[in-house]
Amino acid sequence: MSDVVLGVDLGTSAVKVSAVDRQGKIIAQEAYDYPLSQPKPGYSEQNPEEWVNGTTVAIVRLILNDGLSADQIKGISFSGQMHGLVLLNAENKVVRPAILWNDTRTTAQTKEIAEVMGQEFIDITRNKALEGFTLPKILWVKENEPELFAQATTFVTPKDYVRYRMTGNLQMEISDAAGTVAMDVAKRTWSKEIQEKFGLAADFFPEIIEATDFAGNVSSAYAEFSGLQADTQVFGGAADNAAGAVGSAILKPNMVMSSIGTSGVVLKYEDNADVDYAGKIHFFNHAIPGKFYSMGVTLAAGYALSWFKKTFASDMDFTDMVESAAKSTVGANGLIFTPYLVGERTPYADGDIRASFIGIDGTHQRYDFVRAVLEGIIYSFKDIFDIYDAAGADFDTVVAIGGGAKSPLWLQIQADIFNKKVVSLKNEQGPGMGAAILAAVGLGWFDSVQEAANTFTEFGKAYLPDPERAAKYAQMHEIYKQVYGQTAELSHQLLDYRREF
Ligand SMILES: Nc1ncnc2c1ncn2[C@@H]1O[C@H](COP(=O)(O)OP(=O)(O)O)[C@@H](O)[C@H]1O
Ligand SMILES: O=C(CO)[C@@H](O)[C@H](O)COP(=O)(O)O
Repeated sequence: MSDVVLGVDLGTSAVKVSAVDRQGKIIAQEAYDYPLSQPKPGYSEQNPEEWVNGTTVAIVRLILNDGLSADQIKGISFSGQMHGLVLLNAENKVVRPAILWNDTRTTAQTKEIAEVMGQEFIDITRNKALEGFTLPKILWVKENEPELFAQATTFVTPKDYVRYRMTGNLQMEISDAAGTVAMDVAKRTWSKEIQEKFGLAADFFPEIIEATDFAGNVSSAYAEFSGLQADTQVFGGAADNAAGAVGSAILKPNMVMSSIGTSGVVLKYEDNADVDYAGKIHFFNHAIPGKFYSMGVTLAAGYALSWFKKTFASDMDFTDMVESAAKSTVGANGLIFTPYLVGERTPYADGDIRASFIGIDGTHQRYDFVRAVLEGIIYSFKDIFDIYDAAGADFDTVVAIGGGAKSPLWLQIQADIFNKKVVSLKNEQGPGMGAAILAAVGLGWFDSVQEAANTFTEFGKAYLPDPERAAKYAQMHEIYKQVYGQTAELSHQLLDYRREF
């Protein structure tokens, strides 16, 4: 029986665990869905216990249903939804539900951070303090739930919590630590300035480890719970976008990743920390030791399509619904959708903006709306491309990953709107494969993340832009770009109205 590593992809909608052999072949995969709790406008929470249970169920299924034997599993690593705040007490017990990356309750705290530190904050963290990041969430709990905050002695991000439950060792891996915006990114340490300015004790921040670092063996308690062997080695893992970039072999500055998961991401590999996007897009430490990446984020990408399906097409199969968009036209017969269902991050850092359909006509059919949703999500990615273009970044290939990359029609829409070649992966599980690569490197199967990524990653079909469609989309994108400015004030008033009740 061949040796395998497990790549645990802890997403927002589900955890997916892939067993991958030394050649990079996926032997088996199991997934487990969990719910999202949105108790108030702008709130988004999950119970960390769901992540631990879901991961364990998927591992148990790999062993019981897929015939994997525990002694085959040599190493485990992770890809995790970023920025979520898991507060822990002195016994490392969870103090309150995790506050997730797409929770935007923290507008006041982001303003406070900007007022207290101004440009110094961007110089240190290389990012603006946006609602989704972890530091504003810590300050929100400190200010709004002081009795809970008093119990908290430390914190971690989602996949670091699951890894802690597997090994009993508490650490934070560097690409996720960067996403807290409490790190000095260039120096690769927690920022003392931030700790002092916001009254947070140095020992509140856990030890930082690299993505390929050994984090511990599976503990005997977790071995009993999961069926794994207690000597199985566990490695740091990475933020899902860093892991996705590794799993899709985005290893050179001429390539970008486009990911449609619950969120949407356009990510670029950066060789060093010299490049300066002035906080317009995120800039974090990579899973590749010593390297960096930049990215822009659409908060609701796959989420917007899933919301549309649940609300207006619950009678249809998901793939059939997506394919029905082929009955519409380029530009959805003149219908535009902006995907700001839970606020937006890039290019508009606005937690209170909400989505719109613009141009609804009596002749529009449901398939026009589906097409408008598919296109609107990609127009929002194009906004991120425009920031890269303005900064002079040069790239020619886009690698598409995530659940959204399952659809050939949507991949072609990406190629036409970006006006660039879009390449899919043989298996769209970029982050899960990235996690497996990090375990394989940690185990010493490969000398570097780059070598493992080149071995494990297999590109699939390439989608080329059609000049005529690209020109029409360029015209539609010009209209799309005006929607934010012309609807922001209305959106804000409507959200205020909702908050009254
Ligand atoms: N057949 C499909 N075609 C296009 N998009 C799909 C399809 N199935 C799922 N999706 C999209 O993929 C998203 C989930 O992607 P995934 O990468 O699994 O997300 P996450 O890692 O955030 O849990 C869903 O929100 C959905 O919109
Ligand atoms: O907040 C971000 C990136 O900054 C998100 O990309 C999360 O990391 C969640 O990812 P998915 O669940 O969509 O993969």
